[in-house]
Amino acid sequence: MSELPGVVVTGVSGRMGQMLVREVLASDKLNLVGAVERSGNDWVGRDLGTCMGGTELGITVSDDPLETFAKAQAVLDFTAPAATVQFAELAAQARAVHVIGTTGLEEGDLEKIRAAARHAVIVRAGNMSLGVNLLTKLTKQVAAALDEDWDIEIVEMHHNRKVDAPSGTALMLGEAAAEGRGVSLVEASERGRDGITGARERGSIGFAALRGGDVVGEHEVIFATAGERITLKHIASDRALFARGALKAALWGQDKAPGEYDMLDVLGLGD
Ligand SMILES: NC(=O)C1=CN([C@@H]2O[C@H](COP(=O)(O)OP(=O)(O)OC[C@H]3O[C@@H](n4cnc5c(N)ncnc54)[C@H](O)[C@@H]3O)[C@@H](O)[C@H]2O)C=CC1
Ligand SMILES: O=C(O)C1=N[C@H](C(=O)O)C[C@H](O)C1
Repeated sequence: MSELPGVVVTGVSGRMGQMLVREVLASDKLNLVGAVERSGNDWVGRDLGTCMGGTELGITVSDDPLETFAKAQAVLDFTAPAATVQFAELAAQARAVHVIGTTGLEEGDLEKIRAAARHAVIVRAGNMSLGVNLLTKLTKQVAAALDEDWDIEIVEMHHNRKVDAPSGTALMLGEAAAEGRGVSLVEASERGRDGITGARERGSIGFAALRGGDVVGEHEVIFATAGERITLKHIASDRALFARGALKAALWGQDKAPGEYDMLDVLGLGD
């Protein structure tokens, strides 16, 4: 039996699910022990390796998260809000580190995740890449240095299958800008303009979401004033970087006290 922490991947047939499986299989620090998909998905009941077009792995895709999490020290979860809320409670029961990449979570979902984090380690981030997490720090710094004569706009572009907007990353960048400026994002946020909108509201933080093709993820924070403009930009061209961040979080969380953490904690970039 392996001494390495055992990992379960949820949503294994998804874009991120498959990427996570590949990265865990390639890792010499983590051991894949289970795979979960939603009931009714074609992969349930079949061998994971065969489903992914390779050789048998001896892991049957399950639609029973409770039973599957019982053998795990970490759960890697990039699925959908309703699933993630349920998994938070089950991973906490199993005392497994729950790494949450799922975006589109609403305040009610976040409250339930915070409750689960009283009993187990949860690492949650709308983006697991080093580059984006560094960009949040830069965004906060620039926003703190500039006054409201500088308009802040956040533009993101993703593939045409993405279901939530603005992206989790755009919201992280918005939070960073709002913190830097010392305002509340909920109050300052301006989402989507259409028709006769009137002039831009001073001090607002605007969001625009573009969708098309197979774009992995692009984010731009624009600071614009009369006569000049500063742009901070991140381009992700490979989903593997998100998966590698998630594996790092799963390992980092193994010896931590229960609580909710983010990738700034994992990467040692926190304040
Ligand atoms: N934090 C980060 O770094 C990143 C976050 N994401 C987020 O991850 C999520 C998934 O993205 P994709 O993989 O592109 O989507 P996807 O649609 O390709 O995959 C989602 C998978 O979750 C499964 N699923 C849904 N409900 C389930 C349930 N109750 N039980 C088990 N499985 C369930 C679906 O069947 C599907 O296979 C999105 O919220 C996305 O925004 C994506 C990339 C990076
Ligand atoms: O859905 C995606 O694909 C991505 N989602 C995350 C987000 O909402 O920001 C992270 C990344 O941009 C890819």
